Amino acid sequence: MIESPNAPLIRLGTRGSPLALAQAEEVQRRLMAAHPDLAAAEAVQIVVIKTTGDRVTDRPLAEIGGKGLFTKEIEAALAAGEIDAAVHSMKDVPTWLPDGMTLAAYLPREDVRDAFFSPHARSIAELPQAARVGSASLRRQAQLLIARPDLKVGLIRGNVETRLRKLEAGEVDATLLAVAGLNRLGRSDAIQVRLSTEEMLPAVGQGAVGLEVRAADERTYRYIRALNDIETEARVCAERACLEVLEGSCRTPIAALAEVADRNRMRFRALVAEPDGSASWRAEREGPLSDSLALARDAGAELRAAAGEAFFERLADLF
Ligand SMILES: NCc1[nH]cc(CCC(=O)O)c1CC(=O)O
Repeated sequence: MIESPNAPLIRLGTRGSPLALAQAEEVQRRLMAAHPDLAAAEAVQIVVIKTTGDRVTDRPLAEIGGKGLFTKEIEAALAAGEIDAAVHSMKDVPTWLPDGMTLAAYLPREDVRDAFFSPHARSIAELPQAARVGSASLRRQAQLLIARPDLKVGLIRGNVETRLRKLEAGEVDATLLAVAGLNRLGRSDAIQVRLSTEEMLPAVGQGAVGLEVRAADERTYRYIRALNDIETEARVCAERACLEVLEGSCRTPIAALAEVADRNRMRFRALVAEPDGSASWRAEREGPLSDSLALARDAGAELRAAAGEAFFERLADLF
């Protein structure tokens, strides 16, 4: 606990979606529990900021411009001193942070898996021939098509309730959503099937909430750092190190998952694929946790070499 006679105001910047607000409220609760001086002074506030990703709801995210759609405006508010910490779904945070910003803490990671919803099937394999699956995520689309090239995958956006309504209305035959988001929204009850990570490798950072602060703001950094979960940090940093090697954006179907086993071992898996699932490459590493960044970068380098530079150049030119 930090002893401070006059607690600083900590303004948490977040998107306004129900999931983002649930995450920010969790951060607020944890900060006040970890620092009674903040609680006593009611010094933790939530500031809602609209992002490009929230404004444009009718086009695939990959098409609107890739990197930082859900984070740019929040980071601008952080740089301008309008907020003191940004609450992010790590899945939405680009590999390169703006100058002067740093990730101060990660909350304990939620379930990393994707949930599968369909009135017609209890697994991807059971879906009828040529079923329509709504998912705007290239990572999910590619893995669906690897397993089932006959599926018709396509755009569906909107928040959890909107998507589940579209499914019920028969606009699509199935959809996928992150288990973490549903859990954080208190909607675990809606989940029918959790796909194994063998069937559907998650996105880099999926299920993790990260807190970004101005690197120069040491006081806020110390308060926020107290919330850090070191295992989550090791896992997310490894996944992001791999992504950095792959120069990944949301235009590229990339999946990666770092897991900790036996306390000090890391298992690392990564996948890159053609968006239509016609080709895919996997890499897997296992080694001491102390080498986790090197393991992850090495897996990334293997994938880069296997898929070839032409693959990455073509995807960068797609949009
Ligand atoms: N890109 C949107 C997004 N960013 C984070 C989550 C879910 C929560 C998480 O993975 O941490 C979602 C929705 C989804 O993929 O279903």
